[in-house]
Amino acid sequence: MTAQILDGKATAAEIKSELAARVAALKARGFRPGLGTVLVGDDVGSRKYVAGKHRDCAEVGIASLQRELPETATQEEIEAVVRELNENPECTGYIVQLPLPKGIDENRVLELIDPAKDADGLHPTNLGRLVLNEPAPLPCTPNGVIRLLRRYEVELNGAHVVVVGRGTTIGRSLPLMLTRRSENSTVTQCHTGTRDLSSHLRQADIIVAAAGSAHLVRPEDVKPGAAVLDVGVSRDGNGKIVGDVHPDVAQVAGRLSPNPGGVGPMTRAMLLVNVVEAAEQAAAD
Ligand SMILES: Nc1nc2c(c(=O)[nH]1)N[C@@H](CN(C=O)c1ccc(C(=O)N[C@@H](CCC(=O)O)C(=O)O)cc1)CN2
Repeated sequence: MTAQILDGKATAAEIKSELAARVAALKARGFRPGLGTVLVGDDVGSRKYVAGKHRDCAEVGIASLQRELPETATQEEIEAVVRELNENPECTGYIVQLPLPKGIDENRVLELIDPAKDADGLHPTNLGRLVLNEPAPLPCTPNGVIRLLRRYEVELNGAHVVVVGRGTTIGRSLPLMLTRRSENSTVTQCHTGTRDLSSHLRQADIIVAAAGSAHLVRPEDVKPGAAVLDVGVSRDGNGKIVGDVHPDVAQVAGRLSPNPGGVGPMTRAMLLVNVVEAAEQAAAD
């Protein structure tokens, strides 16, 4: 068996072309969505992701506001930029690219973001709304995972999903989203501290590997025919992405979301969805 590829790049392109029409309609009514990004430091991956986000904005007609600070920026300097974007009327939504450099209190920065401008859905108020099942911008990577599975008609209702990872951007919120009535999945949350991870993985209809641990999921861990989504990022000595899923898993899985080319482009597309939805909401108010 060779797994069917869940193509995040192609799916993101479909979503972006639909968003471009919605942005044009907003602009015709005098509403101009603008995405801000705050990038601190020199992390090569972060720089690439932020550049991709602004390319996407240009593609769909959203204005870009880029703020960059050096690796040596202080907590106060970062917070000043966040306050500026909170006040800036041209910025209708923004993100602070994570991770922030060592020594910076990331949660304090996230808490300072105006929840109404939180394009990432990572402000505690919006995460709380997710817990309470109230409308809120959804965290982009988990939303990208679900949209990709839906695009390829992978059954979520009643499926047993094993999520590997417990980070802020995916592991914490994906189980919350998958167990909503609309998805109705049963979730086991694992992480790098899970004892006998393999025994959990082998029971999964769907595996979402987001631990950032190279080739953690091996072919013998996967039930034949299962859907496997590789979300974790490690880098080899040449800076090339190494995912959490061993390449031979493609011989066992029924569907495979590769890395790169899977959930990454979907993460970016879901960010634009949040920006457009917030602008449409503002236009309706
Ligand atoms: N504020 C946030 N920070 C981070 C988030 C997030 O959702 N919000 N998620 C990740 C990084 N991320 C988004 O910012 C992200 C990851 C990957 C991609 C992507 O398009 N990847 C490409 C490969 C790019 C490459 O070659 O390096 C792919 O998978 O094909 C976009 C965004 C952590 N931080």
